[in-house]
Amino acid sequence: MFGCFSRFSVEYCYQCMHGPDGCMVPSRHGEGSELYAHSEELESKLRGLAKKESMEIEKVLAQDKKNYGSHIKILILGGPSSGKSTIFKQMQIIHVNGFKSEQELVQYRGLIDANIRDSYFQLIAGARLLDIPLEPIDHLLYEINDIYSPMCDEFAIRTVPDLVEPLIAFWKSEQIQEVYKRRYEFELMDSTKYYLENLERISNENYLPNEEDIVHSRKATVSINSIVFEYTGVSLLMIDVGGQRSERKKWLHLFDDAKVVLFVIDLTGYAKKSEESRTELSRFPLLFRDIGKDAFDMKVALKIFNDISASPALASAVFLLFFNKVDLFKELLPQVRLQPCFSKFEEENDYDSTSKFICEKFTRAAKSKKSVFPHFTTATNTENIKLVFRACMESVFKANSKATGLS
Ligand SMILES: Nc1nc2c(ncn2[C@@H]2O[C@H](COP(=O)(O)OP(=O)(O)OP(=O)(O)O)[C@@H](O)[C@H]2O)c(=O)[nH]1
Ligand SMILES: [Mg+2]
Repeated sequence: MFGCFSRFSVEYCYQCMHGPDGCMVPSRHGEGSELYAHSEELESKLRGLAKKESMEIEKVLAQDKKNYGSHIKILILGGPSSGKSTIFKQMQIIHVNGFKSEQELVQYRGLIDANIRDSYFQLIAGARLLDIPLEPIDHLLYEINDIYSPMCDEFAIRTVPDLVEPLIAFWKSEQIQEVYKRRYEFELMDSTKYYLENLERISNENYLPNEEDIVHSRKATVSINSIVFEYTGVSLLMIDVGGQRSERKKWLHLFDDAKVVLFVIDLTGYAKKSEESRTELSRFPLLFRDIGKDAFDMKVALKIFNDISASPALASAVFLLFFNKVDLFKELLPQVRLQPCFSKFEEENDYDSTSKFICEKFTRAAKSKKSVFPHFTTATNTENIKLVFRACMESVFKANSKATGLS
């Protein structure tokens, strides 16, 4: 195990930005030496890697240009797990062919099975963290673990019918419901409830996911995905990238010619404090003095938005702000106040006041002169995204009429 991971419990290395499996920084002995462990040879290897990565991105872009000719380029940006890929999938459903091929559906089935298993283990980890005893449901844990244990191959996990009864009993137990109520105090997949309430259908031998199942699935993006589609006779190129810090390094390469930035914000980020946020904010000790207290995911999103809106390469781009996960945000508001995240917020903790406050924070963070259009969305809801996207494109065409040639 590399020193930086064990000592600082981080998910990726401070230096090479890879996770424990791909970390290239050899651990040395001695206090703090892990952070300074790069040898010259390693430095040059890393430089080579960065160059290779950048060349690969250029290649993807050149291919896109060749394939698609002229188009309006829309970049989907935002913090990790904010819902970027979910919106991208909705565009595939609404404007392209959706998800039809059996091979694709089988792949999504595998992902959904893995999501279900991860949710189960995250709930158990949450119970431990919150000190909620699980002894009364020990028999269910044994039963479920006994079924899951032989499926050690990551690609062969299946929500077999034998799992359904104990998993439903586990989910409905008083203890797990208590854990779930406090889900923002630990890491839990957003689609936990959706999948655990659809176990019977998912466990069917012939199960293939429908579109709703697919938009609820979760896999962090570590590549650059693009689609092209026609919208009212105009060709749009939409690009989805990863929001994790290691992925954000790739964003800059994509800014050129971007006419629209669709920036996605996870509204529930006001209650979440991830390890990534702590690491990110600790880079700005003057702005965020008490990192542990300040490390809300929404603050990181604000910082990222602030940075990209100041980018000269995006000076003439239209910014669409998607305040996403409205459904989860509404569930959360009666439980968690906005004030710990934003100390200046002193109004009622209801949807209207909180959403207005958050919206103002972001629109003010955008550098002046920018065209910024805020929208509130539930990305898992196809109808909602269809409507919002239509409104967005009207704003884009108006704001950018010269560039689109529609004036
Ligand atoms: N309930 C609910 N879930 C959502 C919503 N938007 C996204 N999700 C879920 O949130 C999870 C993360 O969404 P993604 O689209 O993968 O997030 P992302 O921004 O692409 O994440 P990275 O690729 O890691 O940057 C998925 O399980 C989605 O189904 C929403 O509006 N409501
Ligand atoms: Mg993604």
